[in-house]
Amino acid sequence: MKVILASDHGGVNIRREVSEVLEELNIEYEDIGCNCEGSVDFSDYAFPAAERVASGEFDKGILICGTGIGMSISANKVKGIRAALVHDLFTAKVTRQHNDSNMLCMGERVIGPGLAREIAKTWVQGEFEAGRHKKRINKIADYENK
Ligand SMILES: O=C(CO)[C@H](O)[C@H](O)[C@H](O)COP(=O)(O)O
Repeated sequence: MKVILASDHGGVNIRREVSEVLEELNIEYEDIGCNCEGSVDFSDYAFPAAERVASGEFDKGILICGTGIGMSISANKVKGIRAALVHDLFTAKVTRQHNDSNMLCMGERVIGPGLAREIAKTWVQGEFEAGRHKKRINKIADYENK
């Protein structure tokens, strides 16, 4: 599995925590920044990361900003992306099982590093259950392809 990881200036610390989790799990990843001292715009990181997941270059992506909302709104504009904004462990598990989410978004101003690490671990190891959920995912793809 290959994961792409990005944040704006509001998500740098949790991005570092997540990179440690990926290393502990021996998951290959690329961190595309930001390498920011000042303020950057989340969309400048969300769009390229989402496009590289949508193209198949990466299997999954993890995006962090202050709330996770800007990243998730942006990533979900890219065709083929199912980005989930997650701040609890139940959602982290179910969004992989039911939604086959291919990007995880979190907010560093919302949750602490310990929970963020657990969410990343749960989400990245989660499996899609397919079955009844598959036709729901297909309806999203059909809508995108209209
Ligand atoms: O998009 C966001 C809000 O939904 C992110 O949290 C950004 O990180 C945030 O807007 C950045 O805010 P700042 O005041 O410019 O640091």
